[in-house]
Amino acid sequence: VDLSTSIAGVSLPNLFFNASGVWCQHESELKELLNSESGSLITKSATFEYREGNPSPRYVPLPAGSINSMGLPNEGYEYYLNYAKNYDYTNNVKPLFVSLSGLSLQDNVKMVEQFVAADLPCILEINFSCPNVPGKPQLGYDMDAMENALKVLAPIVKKPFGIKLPPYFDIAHFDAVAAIVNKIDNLAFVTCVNSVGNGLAIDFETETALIKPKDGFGGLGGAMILNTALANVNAFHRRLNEGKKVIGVGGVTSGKEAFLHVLAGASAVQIGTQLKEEGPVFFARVKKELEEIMQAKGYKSLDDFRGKVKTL
Ligand SMILES: O=C(O)c1[nH]c(=O)[nH]c(=O)c1Cl
Repeated sequence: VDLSTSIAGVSLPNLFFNASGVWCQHESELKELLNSESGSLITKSATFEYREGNPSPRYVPLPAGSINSMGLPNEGYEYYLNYAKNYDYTNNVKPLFVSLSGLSLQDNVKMVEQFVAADLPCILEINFSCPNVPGKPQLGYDMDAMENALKVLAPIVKKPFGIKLPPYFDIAHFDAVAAIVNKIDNLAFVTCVNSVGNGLAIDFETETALIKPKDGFGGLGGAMILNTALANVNAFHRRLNEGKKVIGVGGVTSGKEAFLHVLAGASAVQIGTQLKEEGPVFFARVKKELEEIMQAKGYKSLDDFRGKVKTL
């Protein structure tokens, strides 16, 4: 069976890679992803300057997933620009994605301009949905600000790029966001979903929040968000113009959920919580599991079933 796919006109040997933020802040982690069976890799969302991020504990696994309020810890965009400059695009079969998450539109413009000036083959995923920077409402929930940002950034990027979106929970929001995305010609993909923002995990015995930042409020990930993720993948798959793709992320803990993401319309699948918990060996497992599922169902490629979820 064939697990290959393409995003933004670039081919991936298989559909799996990390969700930005997981196993990708430092070069040593990125090297482990490169040496894993992932089909690609993406860097931690970069801000203009280095950021320590929020105080720990800031990530905690939960019975059905995870909660995090990392606070955008990253090495600063020049670190990832340098990594992207040194990446061996010729001999690495895996394309490189770079995530940018400026704290302002000006910062996003400055970072994008530097990447465009470097003229590299890496693909930009601009993060419109970080829920954990205190005092910064996330762009993904401000439709006018998001449209304005895209109208400023898309012409600077020129090449195909993507955006990381938060989960939406209202059909009117699916309609509104898809209409904005469809206006931007070189917006080649949307990555759905970022963590379900501002959940709260409390320890029963100690009667205390599990993470330190923001009174314990943080983004939810993992198994518990699978059905929200599938809905967002399918909602945008149904609404986006021909040629625009959806990368699915949220709740993939085995080949089965990866299969469901593709059935919902995903062209690639990112892994967050399960990668954090199991490590990069997870890519070998999830690949094998998906291959076995496809074999059992008689599918030869992802195109055989992508987006073909049936309704009653
Ligand atoms: O707190 C974070 O660093 C973070 N955490 C998330 O769950 N999603 C994001 O986009 C970011 Cl930027």
